[in-house]
Amino acid sequence: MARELTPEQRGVRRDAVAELGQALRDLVDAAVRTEVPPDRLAEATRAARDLTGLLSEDLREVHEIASVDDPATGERWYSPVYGPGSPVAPPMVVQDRPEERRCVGRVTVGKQHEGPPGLVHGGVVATLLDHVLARSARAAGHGGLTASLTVSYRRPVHLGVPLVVTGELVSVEGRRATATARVVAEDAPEITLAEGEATLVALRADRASEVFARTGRDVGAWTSRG
Ligand SMILES: CCCCCCCC(=O)SCCNC(=O)CCNC(=O)[C@H](O)C(C)(C)COP(=O)(O)OP(=O)(O)OC[C@H]1O[C@@H](n2cnc3c(N)ncnc32)[C@H](O)[C@@H]1OP(=O)(O)O
Repeated sequence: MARELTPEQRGVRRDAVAELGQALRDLVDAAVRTEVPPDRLAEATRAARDLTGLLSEDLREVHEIASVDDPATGERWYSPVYGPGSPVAPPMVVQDRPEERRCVGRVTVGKQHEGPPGLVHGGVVATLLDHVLARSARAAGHGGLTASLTVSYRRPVHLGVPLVVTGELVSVEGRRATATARVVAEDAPEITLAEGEATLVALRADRASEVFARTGRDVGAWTSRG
């Protein structure tokens, strides 16, 4: 069932996926902020159902990897954290710096991810940290799944504020890597808003084949390459 695209086809499709993703994120933002009257909400509901029908003309199975993805490198176009095509991704833009064993994410979180009024939901903060923790290890060649995650919330994280989320690989022992991460506001980088630490464990190759069998693809990014 794998839908393989040529690099050219993939490029064209990625552009279209990113455009739809942005349009849908604008829609989600409007949906959680609208105060239009109920008849206008009903009209929007009908339009949303029509759109769902259009997109459902050809759907992947739940375990099927998107044709725009690259499972070998773990690049996910519908990642809920950074995926350009995901309506629920903030989305965070992440730069890998493998030579520093770090990655740096930039994101401004909107109303759809609100916890306490005006503040980013704590679970979303944990998600952003989890992503850069796993990614700093993966970018340095130690891909693995999060086995444990600890988060400390030091200060409220406000919606609508540009944030910098940095992950750093600290140590590697066999299949186990340890990473740390922090969230700061771009304009006050000396104040830690939240920090996290994770243990990432690379799947054994046999276990990875089992875990990802239903994707029907070779998924290398979550196993140790060492
Ligand atoms: C990269 C960008 C994308 C980012 C994605 C974000 C990351 C994610 O969301 S990952 C998804 C969430 N995580 C998961 O689904 C993981 C689920 N858990 C598992 O599959 C397994 O428990 C797994 C793989 C972590 C460990 O299983 P397994 O390989 O059998 O472990 P095991 O052989 O017992 O232990 C291997 C090593 O890891 C250590 N370890 C295992 N579990 C833990 C744990 N919870 N905490 C600390 N260390 C642990 C062991 O102590 C052992 O260390 P050592 O080799 O030094 O003795």
